[in-house]
Amino acid sequence: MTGTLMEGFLPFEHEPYFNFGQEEIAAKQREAYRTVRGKFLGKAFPLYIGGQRVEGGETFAVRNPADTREVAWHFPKATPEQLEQAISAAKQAFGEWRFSDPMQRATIFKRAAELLRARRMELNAVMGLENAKNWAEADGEVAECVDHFEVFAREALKWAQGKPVYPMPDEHVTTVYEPVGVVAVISPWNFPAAIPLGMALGAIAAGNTVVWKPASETPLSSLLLVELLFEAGLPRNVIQFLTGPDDVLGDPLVDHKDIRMIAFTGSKEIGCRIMERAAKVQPGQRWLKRVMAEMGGKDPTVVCADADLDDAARGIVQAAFGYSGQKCSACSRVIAEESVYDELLEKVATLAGEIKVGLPEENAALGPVIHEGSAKRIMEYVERGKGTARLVLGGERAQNGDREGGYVQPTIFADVDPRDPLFQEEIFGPVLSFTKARDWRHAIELANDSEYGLTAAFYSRDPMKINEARRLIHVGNLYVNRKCTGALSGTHAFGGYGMSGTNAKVGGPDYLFWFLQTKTVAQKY
Ligand SMILES: NC(=O)c1ccc[n+]([C@@H]2O[C@H](COP(=O)([O-])OP(=O)(O)OC[C@H]3O[C@@H](n4cnc5c(N)ncnc54)[C@H](O)[C@@H]3O)[C@@H](O)[C@H]2O)c1
Ligand SMILES: N[C@@H](CCC=O)C(=O)O
Repeated sequence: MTGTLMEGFLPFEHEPYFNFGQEEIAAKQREAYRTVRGKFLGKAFPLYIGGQRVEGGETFAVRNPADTREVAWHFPKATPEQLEQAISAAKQAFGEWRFSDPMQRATIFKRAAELLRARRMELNAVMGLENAKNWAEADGEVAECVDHFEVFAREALKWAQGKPVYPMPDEHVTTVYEPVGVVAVISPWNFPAAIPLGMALGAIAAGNTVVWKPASETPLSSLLLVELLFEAGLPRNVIQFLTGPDDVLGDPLVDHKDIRMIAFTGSKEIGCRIMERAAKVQPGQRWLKRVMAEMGGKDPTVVCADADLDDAARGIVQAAFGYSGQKCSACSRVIAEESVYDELLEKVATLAGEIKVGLPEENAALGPVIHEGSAKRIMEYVERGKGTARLVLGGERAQNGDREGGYVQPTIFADVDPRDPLFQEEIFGPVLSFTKARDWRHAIELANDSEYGLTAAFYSRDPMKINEARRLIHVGNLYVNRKCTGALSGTHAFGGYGMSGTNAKVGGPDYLFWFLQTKTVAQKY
């Protein structure tokens, strides 16, 4: 039956982006900022546990990274008792939600997509104030959330059908997929809507229940999606939403005996910590915990001598400096063949030199990094790099009037040695390194000289070189003749190799399998 009903869905299409170049669209985005400021600024938001809004108690302030003197809103500091209540509520809700009709799940997601389409500009503005994405970056992420709803609606139905097995003459055998239990969803601040939503939808589309722990820098972008799901008809006890300090919601959440699976996206350091802790079976725990850990990147762009250099330069600049380079997919290493190295470097430096620093709320090309701590860490790499490589652009903090924020100039280093931390370590800021390769094969070798393996771009017009790149470049997402950021849900299944994580591939055809276990039933006639 589900197959027939799925055929009733309209064909899938990615959500189109807003064209902010049109004045009436830009005016609506400005208006949405005014509305969000009026409606939310200074407000205190709740937790959700067992279907109830939970207010009161100690709170923490979320600050606007574009001017950290401004407090955007407040969120509760969940207590150990509330963590216990949330896990217990999720466990209880699992008893019912696990048997919910996949068509019901799909219908809720379709309805949520509709609701979000009407509120995209509002969510863009919330994100701009929380994590300093400019209009286009925020809009790309919110459009991805709409895509996630549409994709997971279809995936819920697809996996509910089970899979055929080779037949036996005297037995009826089925292979079906069942949910696993309570899933902890732990997410980073840089994609505060699309990343936790992807993990949470994976969990609930499969029939699991969720404890959703957003990053403390960006809780409202997450909360609004949880409330949108409730409005779309999701039973309110299926997601528990908790905010607060890592010492309450980090190790204790991961270690808890009733957590069946941890879906994590964030740094290598925390991902590895979760893997290790989750491996220990706690007293009373009746399963081995499953861990999905999607972590960092040190993503290369390889440019061959025969490539379209203007196109490559545009792709590099967008991927390296979009959202101040704070994407796991950001291009942080350019590896170019000797014969085009200088020309490409000049083109990239010219384009990057035109990037203006300003307010994300006013749609500036480059805003601040997430906070002062991050800016200081980035500047440590930059200062060290001045002694080990050739500084071509930037290299200093940037100013944005009298605003207080982690503003850093777009920075380019040339002639970076492959052993340099600039080449090997994830900086997570607007810092790009250039390294010269003898030839294109050497360039591929250098691209692979990394513990990470998330995304890569390869620019060439030669089909033979492209074939070799497809075969040899060791990453989860390889982009040929285009930039290495901007995966689309349902099409570019996203997740890396090596220390970039468990390669779960969100938005891909096998993603739901992560949240399921397989049951074989063999019945004698
Ligand atoms: N591979 C991907 O898909 C992907 C996507 C986005 C970001 N990232 C990576 O995320 C990182 C940036 O995000 P971040 O700074 O928020 O990462 P982070 O690892 O510091 O934090 C991620 C989340 O983990 C929580 N956390 C902290 N300590 C914990 C503990 N002991 N146990 C459980 N959870 C804990 C944080 O509160 C936060 O919610 C970068 O490395 C980036 O590459 C990866
Ligand atoms: N999915 C995003 C990256 C998310 C990580 O930060 C992209 O494809 O650019």
